[in-house]
Amino acid sequence: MARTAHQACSSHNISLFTSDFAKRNRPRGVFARFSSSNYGCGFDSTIFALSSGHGKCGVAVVRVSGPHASSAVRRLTRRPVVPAGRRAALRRLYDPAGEPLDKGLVIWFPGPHSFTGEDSCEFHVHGGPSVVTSLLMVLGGMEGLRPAEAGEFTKRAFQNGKLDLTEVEGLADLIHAETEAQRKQALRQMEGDLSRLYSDWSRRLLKCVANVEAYIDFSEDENIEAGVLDEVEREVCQLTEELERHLSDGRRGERLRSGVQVAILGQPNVGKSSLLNAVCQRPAAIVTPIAGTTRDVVESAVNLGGYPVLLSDTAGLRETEDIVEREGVRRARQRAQQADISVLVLDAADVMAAVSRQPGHYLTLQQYVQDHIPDLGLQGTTFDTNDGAANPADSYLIVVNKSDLVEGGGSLRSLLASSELATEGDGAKSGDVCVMSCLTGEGMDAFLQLLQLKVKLMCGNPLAGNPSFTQARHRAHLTSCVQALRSYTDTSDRSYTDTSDRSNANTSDRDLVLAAEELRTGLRQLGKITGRMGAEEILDVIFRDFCIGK
Ligand SMILES: Nc1nc2c(ncn2[C@@H]2O[C@H](COP(=O)(O)OP(=O)(O)OP(=O)(O)O)[C@@H](O)[C@H]2O)c(=O)[nH]1
Ligand SMILES: [K+]
Ligand SMILES: [Mg+2]
Repeated sequence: MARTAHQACSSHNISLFTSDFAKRNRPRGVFARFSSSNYGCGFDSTIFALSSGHGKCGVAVVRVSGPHASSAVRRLTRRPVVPAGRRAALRRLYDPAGEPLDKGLVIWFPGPHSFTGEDSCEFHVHGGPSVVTSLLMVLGGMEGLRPAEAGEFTKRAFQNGKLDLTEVEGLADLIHAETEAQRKQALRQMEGDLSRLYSDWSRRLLKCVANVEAYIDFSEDENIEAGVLDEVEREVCQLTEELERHLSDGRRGERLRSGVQVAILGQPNVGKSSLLNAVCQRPAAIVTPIAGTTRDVVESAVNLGGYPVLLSDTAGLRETEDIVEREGVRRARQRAQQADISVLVLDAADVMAAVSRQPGHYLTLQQYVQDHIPDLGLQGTTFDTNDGAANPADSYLIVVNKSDLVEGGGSLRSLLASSELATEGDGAKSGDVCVMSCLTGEGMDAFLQLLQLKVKLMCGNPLAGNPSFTQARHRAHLTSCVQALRSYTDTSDRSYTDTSDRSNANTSDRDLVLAAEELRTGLRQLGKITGRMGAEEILDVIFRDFCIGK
């Protein structure tokens, strides 16, 4: 007997998640009461915040960081010294009037070996709102202390060299990770995998810059080995290649971070909204027998076997005079263009009818889709060039819904399997077609399995191979770096050819100086990703002991 859609979903480890990446800067609750504008923002100020979640809980953690952390601890505990470093100490905490506030654990983290790099402290107190509020009020009343701004502890960690920007971003992603694969990727980034990759590239590029600079400055002294520019050329080409490979990973890191966009598309009434509801196990979209029910895009975030998916149900695609529906159709088409994966829903009865009308029952499913959902640009976009999918076939899948309405759903399936219907055209495999029924749940398992497979392919295994970049910001700097390296190769090629001709020596020197500037630009772009050091600063450091002792 066919399983229900709900059963199928449960067995595929699907759950809703509340992902809303725009909500990242949530209001700070009790902190809002303090205005931080009266306080200095420099490092001389000591900051405090509730680091655990808001609301009643067993234990709440309040953090303090900065030069006054020690006096805050001593005053709260009414003891002359702070507890031993990095060991939990049970202490009674008092308000300024000497009245006990609570009894809890105090952990003292002496700088620089703390998260922020400063003297800091954690108070683990009982998580009642009154305890937390009084503790925050007492801290706020102490001289030199002010409430932390959003992300300020991490900002201090960055400014004190504890984390670089990619690690900071990894930490933020880890806090917001809602699925297992997102967590794995974020943890890896937080622990510096991306940072190490970029630092290694920076180091290699830096060596090239140093060599070219040395060549420009000292080549006349003949202290420079012959072939140094050849060496640089080889290394720059190698780096360019590695960067390009890193860039052309199909946006997997970004997709995993922000969720794979899956659009449900098709003619009116084929069961698109029913499919959305079945997958997310709640009546997210209105379902009625009236064609043209859905107009807006209805989104639902789903955890599909550890991978984040943003499912969008769309208006049925058709020509219409109704202006509201027309706008819905426009939005649906727009979604189709943006989607990482398109799920094309067809009505089983329509497909059967179309097949039987066809001489010799010969019909490709792609032909069918193009006949029935015209102007979706499938030929040009979804099927062929959806950027980043390893294989264009990975970017769509076809659902033949309402199999229960076709006499013997099994015969439809075998028809699909035996005819050209499911196998021809742009790499579409028979596995990319799911015959199913949203009503009975038949075929739901196979559909979810296939969708999950495509999503996994798109995101990759976050733990395998080199780490992926995860933000548009990374992409922009990497792209600029590649451009700069390419310009170097172009410019230096020119000057290089010229060197054999002594009469052109001036031109070639000038070209080489320009080319070297490109390398520095590339280095700066890499430096911006980690934000750790400007390229000039790195140069200063390295030149001191790198460059031929002059
Ligand atoms: N028998 C049967 N009916 C289904 C199935 N899936 C959906 N329906 C019915 O088909 C009708 C249309 O379903 P919807 O989910 O609203 O279809 P839609 O594609 O979202 O329609 P529009 O939003 O109007 O484009 C409803 O009456 C559903 O109950 C199915 O697998 N079998
Ligand atoms: K409908
Ligand atoms: Mg609908």
